This record gives sequence, C-alpha cells and structure tokens, in this order.
Amino acid sequence: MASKQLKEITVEEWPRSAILSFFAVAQLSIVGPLWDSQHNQDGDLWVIIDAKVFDLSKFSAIHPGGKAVLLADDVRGQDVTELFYSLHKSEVLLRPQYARLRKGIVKGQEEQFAPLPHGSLSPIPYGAPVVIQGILFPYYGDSHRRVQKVLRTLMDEVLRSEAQDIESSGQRISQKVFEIGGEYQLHATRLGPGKHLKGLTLVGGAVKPEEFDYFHELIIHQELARSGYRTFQDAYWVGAVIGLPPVLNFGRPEIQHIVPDIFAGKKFISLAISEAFAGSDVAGIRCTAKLSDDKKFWIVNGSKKWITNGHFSDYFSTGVRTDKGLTMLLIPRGPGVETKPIKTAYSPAAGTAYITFDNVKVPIENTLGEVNQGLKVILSNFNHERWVIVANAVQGQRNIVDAALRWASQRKAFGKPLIELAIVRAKLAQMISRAESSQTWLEHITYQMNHMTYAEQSQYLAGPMALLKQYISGVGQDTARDVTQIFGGRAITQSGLGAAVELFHRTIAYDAILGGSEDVLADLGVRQAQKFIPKNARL
Ligand code: HEM
Repeated sequence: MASKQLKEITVEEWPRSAILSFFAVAQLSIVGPLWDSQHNQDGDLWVIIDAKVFDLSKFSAIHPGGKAVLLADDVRGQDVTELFYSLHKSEVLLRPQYARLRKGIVKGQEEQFAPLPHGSLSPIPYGAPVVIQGILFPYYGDSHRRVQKVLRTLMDEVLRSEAQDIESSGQRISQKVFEIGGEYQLHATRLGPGKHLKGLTLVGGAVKPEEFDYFHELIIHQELARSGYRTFQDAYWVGAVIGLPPVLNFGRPEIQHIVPDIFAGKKFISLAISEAFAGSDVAGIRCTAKLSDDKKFWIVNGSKKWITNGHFSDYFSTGVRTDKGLTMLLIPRGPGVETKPIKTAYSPAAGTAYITFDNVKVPIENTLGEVNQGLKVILSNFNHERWVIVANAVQGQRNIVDAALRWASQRKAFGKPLIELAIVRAKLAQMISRAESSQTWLEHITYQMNHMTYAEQSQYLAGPMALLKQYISGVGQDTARDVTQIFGGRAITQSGLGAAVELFHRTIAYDAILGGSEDVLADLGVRQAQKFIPKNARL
C-alpha cells in the first residue's frame, strides 16, 4: 500500500459514543480536515493503519517497540499499514487500552483487515476441516453443523479471552466459565454418546441426546482446541473427561449423586493413576489400599504424580494396589489427601498435581468395578482418552497451519513474501499434508467408533488408536520444527506474532507422553496387529 502524507487526507472523526464500537463506521460524522500541521513529529504524531488514523503523540513514549521506530521517516505521518501488520498481531488494535488512540477514519477509505464476526470460519485454506468449509463429506448432518456453529461462537465470544487470561495469570479457569460449559452441557458431551446424556439439553438444543454421536463430540473437542492454548485445553474439565468415566461406567448407584455437580462445572474430578514409580507401565503402581478391620473402608497410602486438574479436584478416580492386583477407588478430597502443584512447561492453570494419600479412609462403596480388577477399568478408559488427545492434537496442528499460511503471505523477506520462497512452500506442503492426513485418519476411526459396540471397539480399535496417537505426536513435532523455521526469531518469544508457535513448540512433546507414551503405543499398535495375523499366512 502506497504511503500518503496525512496532510492530504480528510478524516472523519468518531463521535465519542462510537469509539467503543470500533467498527461502527456508519455512525461517523464528517468534520472536515482535522489538522493544519503534518502531525509528523515528536509530540504531534499521527499514522494511518488500515484506513484508521491513530494519534500516537503521547503513546510514543510508552510504545512497547520504542519511540524511535515511530519517528522514522517512513513511519511518522504516514500510512504504515503494511509495516504495522508485519510487526503486530491484528488483535493489538482491538485492545481496549488503545481505543483512545483512534482519531477517525480516512475519508473515502474502508478497512481491509477488520476481524471477521464472531462465529466465522477461517478464510484460510486448511484453516478448518474440509467438512466445516462446506466441502462434500460423508459423515455430518445438520445437527453436526449446528453444534459446530454454537461452539465456534462460544469460543469467539467467551472462551478464547478466558484462555488467554489463564495462560498469562496461571489462575484456574473462572467458575463462571466452568458453569457456562455446564449450562451448554459441554462437559457431559465430552464423555461421548451414552445414557449419561439422557434428559439433558445438549449444546443449547443443537443436538438431541439420542442423536448425539462421536462426530458431535469430535467437533466439540476440536472447536475447543481452536483457542490454541494447551493450558485451556487441559484446564477446562479435562480431568473429568478421563476421571469421570470410571464412575459412570463402574461406580455403584450410591456414588452416582456426585455426577450432576461435575457436569454442571461446580465440582471437579481427575484421574489419578500415574505415579513417580509408574507411568505408561500402570501395573507398577505402589499406592496401596488395605481393608479396615470392620471391612467398611479402604485405608489408602501412597502418592500420585502428573494428575491433570488434581490441584483443584474434589474427587480422584484412583488406581491402588490391593491384595491380588489393582483396584480403582473414588477418593473424595478430605482428611489425609494433599495436593500440590507441579510446575510444568505451560501455565499452572491446568492444576497438574502431585497427590499424597496418608491413611485416607475411603468407604467400600466407592470401589469402582471389582476388587483386584482395576486394570480392566483403567484399560477401558484408554481408547477414548487417546482419541480425545488426538482430536486436540490434530486441531493444534491445524491452528499452526492457519497461522503459518497467514504469516508466510504477509511477512516479506528478501524483498518478497515468504510464501514466494520455494523452501517455505515445501515446508507448508508437509505441514498441510500432516494435518489433513491426521484428520482423515481420525475421522475414519471416529466413524468406526460410531458403528461398533464397546466390546468391538476394544477389540478392533485399540491397535489403530495407539498407532494414530503415536503418529500424530510424531508428525506434530515435525510441524513444530517446520513452523519454527518459518517464524524465525518470533517463534521463540512468548508474546507478539509468534506466541502461538512458541507455545506449540514448547509443549508439543506432551502429546507424545500423555495417555501412553509414543514408543509404548507404537509397540502396542503392532502387537495388536500381530494378534490378527493368521498363523498360516506366508509370503
Ligand atoms: C496504533 C499504533 C500502535 C500500537 C497500539 C502498537 C502497539 C505495540 C505493541 C502492543 C507491541 C508489543 C508487541 C505485541 O504485543 O505485538 C508493539 C511492538 C512493536 N511495535 Fe508497535 N504499535 C503501534 C504502531 C507501531 C508502528 C506504526 C510501528 C512502526 C515501525 C511499530 C513498531 C513496533 C515494533 C518494531 C515493535 C517490536 C516488535 C517485536 O518485538 O517483534 N508500532 N507495538
């Protein structure tokens, strides 16, 4: 965009009331030329960004990029649209603290880079799964599209800003936002289809409980993962996504009363299996439970580590060692239960905890499933947990593809946009292919989940799910490496244009650990396949 001296331009000034409504251009009143000097010097400094005039006279002294850059010859008093967008995220101009800098809009010009209305799809190719972009797709009906629209709007209007806030503050998600999830029954839907949804109004009525399937659930996970903040993903009720199914599926009627408050986002539960002594090797856990003399209680002693949401959980679905094997217990927070936060690579808002149990008395009716049969309970959880991790991880890759395509188109290096460089296009090609192939494999498995009984899923999908998860976490790391090259130095800063890339790169290795480590899952996938190789098969 060609530079223009401000003195040649007539500005339409915003009436005060319109300042808050930044894009209410129709409300502007024309007041004629606003200045008689050029506004191009220290103390009287204006610039144009995307047809809007900003008065930086006072702001220049506190501008995070410094005053000197604003007084450069090709900046002061000029249209700096292109330069501005090569240095800032567009959301910078939407921050309320900068509203007072806006002077008006250049007469006869229109904004080009105004943000899309809430709930809009990304206009970037591959910025959304093909089905959401309206391309032919076999698996979705109207209810899926309705669910997607509700979630997208909710993310744009409420959840994204909450995600940003907790990322920087490290505080737990606000109670209000947890309860919004409860009002939409989002939490309940993230446990998949089933009888737990009966009688609930799901996603504001967008889908009936009886028609809810795994594709609806997939959309919900992926729309939530659009925030791009891993902390939010993990902090927003994920403890219950893995911790509540053992209660729903194996808990006795006496303990089911805890479920409604958890669905409502008023109480929290997490899955407490891993220990300093045992991670993917669950059989190695050492936390013990012994029966009390009157046989009415378990007495639990031991510790758990890496428990997502554990620091703010009210209940723990806990794996313990009993006389002849493992047993799962529902342990409420109470005397003898202590949690302390573990510092991880990302914000502490997810409440990742180290938990100690010191002579904790747990009523016998809190046993989940059969005594010494806890492994069955634990394993029954794994397929869904891994599928959820994959859904989030694929969306994470897609977020990065979207950001990389935008950046490569707007950022100039060696005199042309990055995307004009063949080496950059080659990296983008790989990133897109990984995201698309991962999504397609995920959808293929999701279709199977919809059409298999639970027993069939366990038998036929454990292997493919393990392979898919180890594949996704592997290619995610390739994409992290490629996008880091494309963003250069910005990819290593936690603010500004590369912040999302920095976060992705810093936390991507988590996907290779959570829900079973990459190496263990690769091995499991092949061993499962091995079971189905006919004994008489020969080359
Ligand atoms: C309305 C006008 C402007 C506002 C509100 C603004 C605001 C900001 C903010 C908040 C940052 C911190 C980084 C971020 O959060 O993205 C920043 C950095 C910066 N700004 Fe501005 N800015 C404005 C105009 C300009 C202009 C016209 C230039 C022209 C050269 C400029 C050059 C820079 C530079 C060089 C940085 C450092 C970027 C980096 O660390 O990569 N800014 N600005």
